[in-house]
Parts: sequence; C-alpha cells; structure tokens
Amino acid sequence: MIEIKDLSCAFSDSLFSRNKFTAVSPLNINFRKGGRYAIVGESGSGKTTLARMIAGLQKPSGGNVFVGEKPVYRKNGNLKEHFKKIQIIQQNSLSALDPKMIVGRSIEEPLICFFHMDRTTRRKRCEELMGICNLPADYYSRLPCELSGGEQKRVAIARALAVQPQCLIFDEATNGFDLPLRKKIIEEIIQLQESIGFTLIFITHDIDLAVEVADEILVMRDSKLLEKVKFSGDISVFKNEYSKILLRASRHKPVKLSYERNN
Ligand SMILES: Nc1ncnc2c1ncn2[C@@H]1O[C@H](COP(=O)(O)OP(=O)(O)OP(=O)(O)O)[C@@H](O)[C@H]1O
Repeated sequence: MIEIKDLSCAFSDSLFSRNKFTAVSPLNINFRKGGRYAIVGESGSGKTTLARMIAGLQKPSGGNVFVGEKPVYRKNGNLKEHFKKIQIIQQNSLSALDPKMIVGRSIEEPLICFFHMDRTTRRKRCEELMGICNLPADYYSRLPCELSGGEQKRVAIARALAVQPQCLIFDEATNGFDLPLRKKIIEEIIQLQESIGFTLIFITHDIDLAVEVADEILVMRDSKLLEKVKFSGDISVFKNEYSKILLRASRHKPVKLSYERNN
C-alpha cells in the first residue's frame, strides 16, 4: 500500500524570484496493492510532479509518501530501497536508456545493482524479462538506436520489471505512438500487471484511456485533486463538473482494448 499524506510541491516562479508557484497542492491518497489507477487532467495540472514525488525523484515541499508505513523522504535517507519498490516509465524512453549500452546490459544493470546476480543467473533472468516484454532474444546485443520507439519502450519496461517493483508508474509513456502500437503496449502492460500483481498507475491526459484501463480514476486540475472515483464502466460515478467536461470532450475517440474488466 502506498499512502500519500499532505503531499505538496512548489517551485520558484523563476530563477531569480522568491515567489513560489504551487505545482501540487496538499494531497491525501491511498493506492492499494495490485490496484490499477489512472491520474488524468489537463496539461500543467501537476500529474507528472505528483508521479515523480511518488517515484522518489522529486522532493516534496510538504507531506510525505509512505510505502508499507515507511516514509520515503527522510533526513539522510537513502532512496535506493524505494527505487526498488517503485519504478516509473516516462514519456521519452530513449532518454532513459544509455545510448551506448546494449539492450541486454541495460536490462541486466538493475539485476546487478539490486540483486547482485552472477553473470549466468542474470543472463537467464534477462532473457526471461525480454520474453515477457515481447522482445526477440537476438535483440540482446542491439543498441537502443537500432530499435523502434515501441521496442525501446519494451526495453524500458523490462528494465523496470527487473527490479520486481511493487508499483509501476506509466507517465504518458505511449505518447507519440500510433493508436495500434499504443493499444498493444497498454494491453501488454495490463497483462503483465495481471500476471505479476504490482500496483499500476497510469498518468495521462486521456480520460478515454483512463476509463478503459483503471479501476480507480483520479482527476486533477490546477494542482488539486478534484475527485477519486472507483470505476467499473459507469461514467455517472463522476460527480465533479470538470470531470464531466473532460468526459464529454473526449468520448468520441475511445481506446478499445481487448481485455475483459474483472469488476
Ligand atoms: N522543475 C520544475 N520547475 C519549475 N516548475 C515546474 C517544474 N516541473 C514542473 N513545473 C511546473 O509545475 C506545473 C505542473 O507540471 P506537471 O509536469 O506536473 O504537469 P502535468 O499535469 O504532468 O502536465 P503535462 O500533462 O503537460 O505533462 C506546470 O506549470 C510546470 O510548468
């Protein structure tokens, strides 16, 4: 379980200003183990900043994130243990991969860093992870620049899964792909989540995607959480006017996935 208590983030208005700009107003949210969440909202509403705070990449201005009741941000705290629990896949997967590092080495790096696996064991685990993420075994020796955008994304997912995270955050990670590839990657990630059982958080502008994939939807606007609704296909659960506007504005391009909702 991930608990967010009074979590907030403010940035300086500009390099030379003391004025603060609130990117995330104090929030309280619980993410259940194995749950599937979507955080939606317009550009600049604070979704990525929230995701980065959950992932341990952005120090909050106030409040804290708790994983299994342990605070993530502590004085002199080491975030390595946290990175093992929560992994984030961001929009630009190529920038997350070392351009000079072959695919196999990229996936094996966390196996060395977090599990100190010997060469034979990690090669075997790497091949398993590549299989899980639909990457052909002979891609092991390829460089990221020799892969398509979708394949790079799969390497980033395999690398994140190598850590055996309790939670995977997918931040606008399919932006820029055409619809069939977007669907394929999302379907793959949902299949993985169903078989492995980690918590999955999608960060997206796209409420159509959210209603298709999530069992709880959080709507953000202007740094605030407007509502968090349990969702099983009935859009009347949305009470906030802004959520209804988002739904009305976007319901003509649904992302139809080929999996069955469990609920
Ligand atoms: N490091 C930073 N320094 C200053 N301001 C920042 C920083 N990161 C984000 N912001 C600002 O905080 C606000 C929220 O940004 P954030 O990226 O969290 O929004 P978002 O909802 O994810 O937007 P998008 O959907 O466009 O990615 C924006 O106004 C952004 O300009």
